[in-house]
Amino acid sequence: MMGGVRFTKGQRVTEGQRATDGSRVTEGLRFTKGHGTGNDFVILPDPDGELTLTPELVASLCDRRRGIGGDGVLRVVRSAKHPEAAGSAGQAEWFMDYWNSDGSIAEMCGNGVRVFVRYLLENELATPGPAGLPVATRAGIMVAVVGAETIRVRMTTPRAYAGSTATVGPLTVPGVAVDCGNPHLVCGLHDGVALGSLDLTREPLVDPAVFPHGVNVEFVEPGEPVDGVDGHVLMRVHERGSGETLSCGTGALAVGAVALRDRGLETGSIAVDVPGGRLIVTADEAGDWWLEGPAVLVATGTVS
Ligand SMILES: N[C@@H](CCC[C@H](N)C(=O)O)C(=O)O
Repeated sequence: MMGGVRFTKGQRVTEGQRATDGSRVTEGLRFTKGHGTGNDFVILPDPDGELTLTPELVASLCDRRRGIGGDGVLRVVRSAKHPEAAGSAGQAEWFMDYWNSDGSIAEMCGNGVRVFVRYLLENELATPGPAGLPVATRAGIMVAVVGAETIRVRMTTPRAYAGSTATVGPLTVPGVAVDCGNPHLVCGLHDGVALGSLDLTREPLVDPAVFPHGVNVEFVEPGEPVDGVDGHVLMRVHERGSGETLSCGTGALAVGAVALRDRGLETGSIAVDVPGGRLIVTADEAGDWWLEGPAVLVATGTVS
């Protein structure tokens, strides 16, 4: 029993009082837990859009002590059954309804969409076509290409649009605001400040005039050369609505875009190492931007 999780009767999935062997079967909200480079999610199957998600329910599911625990919730709903995605139903059958762990809604989640695709595939809810598997999000349609170990997603083209700063404790770091469908501030560390020394337990202070809806803040330092890519950086992130996480896919996209630009490159790949692993960001000759990394499902259960 997850004591901190509360949902109303209409949100329950009743699987029957007794299994065929006579044992009691739990009534409750079905979920799967998954992660991409340690950015972890509670996945809620809701194909017909019957679940009433509330900020309170999301926050209690994501509670790491009283709930299942996660950086966010991915509700798996048919585009046709969700008011924000119905217009995309002809292009993408499924809509990723993403929520941060504090119960706020975000436009996009780069790790989340890869985990979402893993969920669709493992549950035989979708089959990728020759051009990949489209998924509707609040930031538009992303297309996933499934590899042996990783899932690559064609993302929104990142757009750098302003200079700004983030303040962490006594340190103020200049950065670049980047729109990846959701807002980011990419701050390169200088003057011997080590990435590991930052205290990201508290939200970095940013300029609310530049980021009226909040922002995900990435801190970056250079990495050692890595074969097969044009650059390698190390990143930590404080996510809007979730706090410090082990990884952020859209954050890596923003960081990769700034790293390529700083190298004077319009195309190429950047390895972005986050505390939870490695993501690869690529800008290709066709002008498309890709995010690649692992996506793993770890458990399925019922919140009683
Ligand atoms: N972890 C995600 C980003 C999730 C949304 C973000 N916290 C926001 O509020 O914009 C990713 O992998 O991109």
